[in-house]
Amino acid sequence: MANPPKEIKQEEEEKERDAAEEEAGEEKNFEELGLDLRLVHALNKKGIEKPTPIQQVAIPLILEGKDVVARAKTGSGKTFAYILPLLHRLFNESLPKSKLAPAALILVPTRELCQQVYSEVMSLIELCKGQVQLKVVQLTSSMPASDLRAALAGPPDIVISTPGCIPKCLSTGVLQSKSFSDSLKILVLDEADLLLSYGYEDDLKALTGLIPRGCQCLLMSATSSADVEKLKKLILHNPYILTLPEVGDVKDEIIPKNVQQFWISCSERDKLLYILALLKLELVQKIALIFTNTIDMGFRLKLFLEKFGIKSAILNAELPQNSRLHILEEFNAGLFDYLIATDDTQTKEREQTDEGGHVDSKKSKKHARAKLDSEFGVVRGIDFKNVHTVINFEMPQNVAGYVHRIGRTGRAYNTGASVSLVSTDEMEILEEIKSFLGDDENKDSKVIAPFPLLTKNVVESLRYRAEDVAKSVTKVAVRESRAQDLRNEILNSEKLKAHFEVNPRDLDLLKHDKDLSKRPADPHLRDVPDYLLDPTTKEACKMVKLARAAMGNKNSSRRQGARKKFRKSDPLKSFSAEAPKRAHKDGMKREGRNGDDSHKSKKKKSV
Ligand SMILES: Nc1ncnc2c1ncn2[C@@H]1O[C@H](COP(=O)(O)OP(=O)(O)OP(=O)(O)O)[C@@H](O)[C@H]1O
Repeated sequence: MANPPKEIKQEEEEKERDAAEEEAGEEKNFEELGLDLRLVHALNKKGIEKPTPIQQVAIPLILEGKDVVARAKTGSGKTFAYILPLLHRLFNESLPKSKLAPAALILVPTRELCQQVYSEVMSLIELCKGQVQLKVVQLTSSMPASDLRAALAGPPDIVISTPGCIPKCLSTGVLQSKSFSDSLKILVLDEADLLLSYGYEDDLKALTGLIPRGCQCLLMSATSSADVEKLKKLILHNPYILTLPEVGDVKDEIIPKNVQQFWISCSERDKLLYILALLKLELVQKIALIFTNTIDMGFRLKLFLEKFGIKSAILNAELPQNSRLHILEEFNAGLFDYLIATDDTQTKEREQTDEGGHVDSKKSKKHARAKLDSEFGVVRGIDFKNVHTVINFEMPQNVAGYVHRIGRTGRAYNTGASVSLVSTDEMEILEEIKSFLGDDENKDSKVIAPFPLLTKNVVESLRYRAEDVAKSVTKVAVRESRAQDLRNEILNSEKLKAHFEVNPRDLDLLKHDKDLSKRPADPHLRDVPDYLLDPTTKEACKMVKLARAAMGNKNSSRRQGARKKFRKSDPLKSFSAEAPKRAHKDGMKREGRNGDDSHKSKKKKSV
């Protein structure tokens, strides 16, 4: 909608609420917040009993039909804060159904988020055990018109989509602008701080004309930014602004308190050496998500680590969508310990520049976009399960990137840690992040502290091996592995699509952390001789192991179960074109998430 008139703006300011104030009041459970009992029971079955602070404040307001802007830190439960009241409304109100528009439209910046939100909505509906019938579909821009038409037939009650897909549906007539005014009752912009940076401004502007006056608009965001303000003005009417203090003034709490942040100063060249020390000596807790800024660097790191017997999987915008979703499922199920992710839209551009020399013509931009999926987003908003450590192998390009990366750990009420490897060139961004988070030279306790568990001696003792191996991971090797991986994943992707169409709940998964190098890891590199470790490091290893054992015994057995199950059958090996019976058409719903990995802690440390 257009900018609100002045008096509404004033009213808007009066309505600005601090969720902390609400939080200070009486804490209610979901039932007391006024939620439909079917949803309360569904949540209980998921083991969720107490609303998070943002849910405490947002749910009652959304149930009242108010427009809401909710800003709360990463992992604070913003998704349920809008899904629950949205479902409550759809369960209880008889909403007029138009043939060519849904009752609720949820817009998210990436395909990965589409899938995630779809899964959350479906799992709640399924847990209501046939007491409600709602059709939910997810759409992405790459779907052919025939699939879009099939998905939107009915029409669905809830559409979850990236904004780019809506104009396509309108232009092909599978959605109709006129019908929006009769049907659309709720519009959600999730991860609103990212929607504009993913280039959806025009799509969103086109949508504003379709939003009926009575439509409830909700905007969820982890950070506050000029983009969020822009969207707020564009879409919302007279909203309530809910801001958790962490996103407001108290900057050192933007990252959840339960995440310890560390950094290590090292040269660009020594980064491989340092990460080897961290992972091989198990000085950081598994499961770890490792970020690089370019896809090539991701492969270089994977190839380097695998020479030392450390397995990892790769996730980036180049991979086909089915593979990406599948890798995320596997990682969340605890099937491997390390995921190397290349994130950021800016990165894509930079990588294109690196590869193509320069990106100045429209043509080259177009070409590059076709290669990398512009709707890919791994960092932003994805609810990684049980990621204990986030490692910035390369620093993100800006503060928001850092906040979103680190936000992949310490989700809900879990603990987590982050370690950033910072080269001289990256000191500037580290300083920016530190100052944004309120770190002060004069303060004793730092928000981002130097990593305490790695001694110079130990690093030096690994240097010879690391440098030797690093030399063997040549540009050609990286390029070949990247191409090979892409070829494999394209093949896998088709098979996965077929497999999950008929086995939507299957967790017998294809393995994504296989070695890429043709030569197996050298046995002598698998073991770290004891004499290389100094007493401080030995003590640190012991501490980390103890902490892991204390954290994760119950999770580890579930995870072992998942791994065992996987070993039994890989769908691509046992794949059959014959479908036993068809299941969900409109999405892949799978189960099984989980945990930590203490079962490996007894294993001999090997390099
Ligand atoms: N009331 C609750 N109690 C316990 N866990 C919860 C509760 N609400 C949500 N969660 C869990 O917390 C995790 C994080 O929630 P969610 O993904 O909604 O966070 P978010 O605020 O959207 O984060 P981001 O900004 O990174 O997207 C999820 O695994 C979710 O299932």
